[in-house]
Amino acid sequence: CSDELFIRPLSLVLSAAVRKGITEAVARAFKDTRVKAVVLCGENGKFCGGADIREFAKAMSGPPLVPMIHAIEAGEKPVVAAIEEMALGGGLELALGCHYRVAHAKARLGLPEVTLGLLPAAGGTQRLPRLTGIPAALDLITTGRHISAQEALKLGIVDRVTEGNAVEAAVELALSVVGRPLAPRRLSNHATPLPADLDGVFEEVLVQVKRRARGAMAPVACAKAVRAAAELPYSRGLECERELMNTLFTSGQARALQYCFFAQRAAGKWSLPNGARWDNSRPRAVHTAGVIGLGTMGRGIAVCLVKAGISVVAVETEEKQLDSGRRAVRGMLERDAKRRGVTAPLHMITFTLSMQQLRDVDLVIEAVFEDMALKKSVFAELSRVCRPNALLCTNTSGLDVDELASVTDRPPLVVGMHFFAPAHVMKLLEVICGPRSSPETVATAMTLGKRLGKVSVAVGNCPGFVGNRMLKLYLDQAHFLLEEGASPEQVDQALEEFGFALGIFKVADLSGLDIGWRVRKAAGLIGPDVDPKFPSRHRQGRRYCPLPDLLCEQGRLGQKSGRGWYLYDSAGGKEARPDPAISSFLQEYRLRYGISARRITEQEVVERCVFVLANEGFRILEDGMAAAPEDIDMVYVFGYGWPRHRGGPMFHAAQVGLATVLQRLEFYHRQNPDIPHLQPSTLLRRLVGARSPPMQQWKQHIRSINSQL
Ligand SMILES: CC(C)(COP(=O)(O)OP(=O)(O)OC[C@H]1O[C@@H](n2cnc3c(N)ncnc32)[C@H](O)[C@@H]1OP(=O)(O)O)[C@@H](O)C(=O)NCCC(=O)NCCSC(=O)C[C@@H](O)CCCCCCCCCCCCC(=O)O
Ligand SMILES: NC(=O)c1ccc[n+]([C@@H]2O[C@H](COP(=O)([O-])OP(=O)(O)OC[C@H]3O[C@@H](n4cnc5c(N)ncnc54)[C@H](O)[C@@H]3O)[C@@H](O)[C@H]2O)c1
Repeated sequence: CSDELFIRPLSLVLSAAVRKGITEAVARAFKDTRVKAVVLCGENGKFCGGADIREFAKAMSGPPLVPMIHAIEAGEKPVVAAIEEMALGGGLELALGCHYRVAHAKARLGLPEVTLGLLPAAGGTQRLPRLTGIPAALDLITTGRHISAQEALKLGIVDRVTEGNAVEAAVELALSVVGRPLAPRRLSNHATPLPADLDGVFEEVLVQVKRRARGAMAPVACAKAVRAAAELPYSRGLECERELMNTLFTSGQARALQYCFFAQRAAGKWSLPNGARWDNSRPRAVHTAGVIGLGTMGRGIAVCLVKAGISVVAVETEEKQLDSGRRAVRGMLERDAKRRGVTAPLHMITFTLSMQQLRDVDLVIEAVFEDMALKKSVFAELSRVCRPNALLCTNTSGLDVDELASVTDRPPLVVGMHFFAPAHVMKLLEVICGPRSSPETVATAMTLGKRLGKVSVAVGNCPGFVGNRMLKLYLDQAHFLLEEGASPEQVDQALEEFGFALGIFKVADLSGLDIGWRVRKAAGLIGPDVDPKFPSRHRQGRRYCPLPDLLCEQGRLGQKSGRGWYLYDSAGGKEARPDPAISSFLQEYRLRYGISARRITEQEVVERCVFVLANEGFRILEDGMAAAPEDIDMVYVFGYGWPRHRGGPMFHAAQVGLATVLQRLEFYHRQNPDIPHLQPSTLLRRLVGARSPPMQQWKQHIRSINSQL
């Protein structure tokens, strides 16, 4: 029309074609004397998800973003961004280059570049602080968190929020500001408002970011760039932003984090050997669910379900457990509601001692003790009680899902839904596809996981599935290192330096050492034929470390008993302190078994623990228990505290170089021939023989792919 011009980017992201389109159309609009103002909006009701991440791996083409945004800001006609659904990353930077911003009430805004190992390098680190001040800009840029339109309005990031049509509201605003001076609207002209204690603010942020993402470069670079906005004129701040971005852009961390972005999405695209896939299998609607067992896991699972709007019937065996479960679940829901300023949906959950109340639910998640006989009796009872088409799911950590299915009247409707503790917090859900689980059942479990805010990964049915199967070997290495001369704190420190949120011994204390103890008993590794005074260091034909069993026998069960690998102030204490008693205990142990302690380097700790994970990952791929290395990596990133900026154990192995991994495993295996898991897997050898092809081609090197999903 004669007064305004609509410029519609072509897609969700600022690809080369979109940048070209915007650059040319803006130039035309600025030239055209009939046009008085410009509104920028997105296609299909989505403003913009930022730069096209896929382009980062290629040679840059098309007009660059920074000059494009400068041209908009410098223009002599008002440009208004109409933000529908999202303005993220380069999308928000584009909006910040506009003179005004209108957002729909449901829109989300943010600068998530830090989560991709980058910083907002299209002027975002320089314009945002000039608009919001330093503390708010630091918060948004170093965390990458998305904010609501309402919060953006409070922070001054948008000028108007509308419940109606954002494009119409933007047109209205654009027409109303024609002729007004634009200089005050150009953020690059603004002086950055400074807090009284600038140094203190930055020191505090650096402490926070280093604690949050140990060893990650991007949050520190983000803070430095914002500091430049505080101390330098805009143009020099922009140079600093560019220099910092150059360092990040080609870093291994950025590659790892961008890999995680796509791997997370790829994990949702599951397929089964029978041809059923994520895009051809329809999930069932789930309105009501049962949870059996309100212990550590059942409580968190019930909370997730209720928070996702699903009515829950929670079943326990005895009044005492029911009561304690009820209090815990209500407490969690109330705290969450308080945080979000809403009413706790307590009416959505019923607590009962009777399985009969499960007769009308759409799906049940069982979370009773890890005991096959008990679980089988529960599943047999569920078959009798539940509607014939209700799905029966188990939260087992590693038991045979198909054996459980076999006691039911509906094996195709049985599937594993393996949550991680605490279940209402941890993002991972392993969906265990039994050989008889139907496509509809798998689709329902995967979709339900997504609805609960989880990253659902489909895996095969083998002992420990993917995550715990690998964890067992990782833990074994850590125990062997203690025998050979390391201390728990030395191992933990090396793993934390590598980037793990917590070292393995701290994790073991947190989870409770008795969990593994029970599993080892059930596996026949501990029993009456084991000498309690001088337990053997070889069992079932391989090296075995009895140290954790000896600890459990002393009542050292971890945080819950106030003592484990570390010492705590009291039972339930959280602060782990090195315990001199553990040091003497390890010395006595080595003396008794004639082991001479040797000096163990940080490199050895990390290589043995981390390469053994990848080695088992290769075996899992060969066994068909995971569809792709990306799936294994997502299990470790979202379920086991693996540092995201290292991509996952499989990605890390590829980054280090498969030939190096092979050579180091061979070296450690030569030193420890009684640890079969240090022996390089066939697939790893074959890949090295094929000159280490990229990860996408690994599957082609498996002799016969026999998917167990
Ligand atoms: C946008 C979302 C919120 C949508 O979520 P939703 O759940 O609806 O959908 P999906 O997540 O499933 O996504 C659908 C589909 O789209 C793909 N996708 C989404 N976003 C992107 C994207 N930004 N790029 C590419 N592809 C994207 C997604 O993969 C799905 O497809 P698939 O096939 O996988 O199923 C949500 O998707 C989301 O959160 N997206 C990411 C948002 C984000 O992080 N944005 C920031 C991007 S980075 C950025 O914007 C950088 C800017 O600051 C610009 C910087 C300037 C660059 C200058 C570079 C100069 C460097 C030079 C250095 C040279 C050094 C040297 O050579 O020496
Ligand atoms: N704790 C973890 O970190 C973790 C993580 C993932 C998976 N899991 C798995 O989740 C399951 C539960 O583990 P948990 O740690 O929550 O155990 P838990 O011991 O904390 O709780 C189990 C609960 O089940 C109840 N229960 C036992 N028999 C029952 C029955 N017949 N009917 C109703 N309730 C019954 C018990 O009273 C108890 O409250 C196990 O299979 C475990 O392997 C545990």
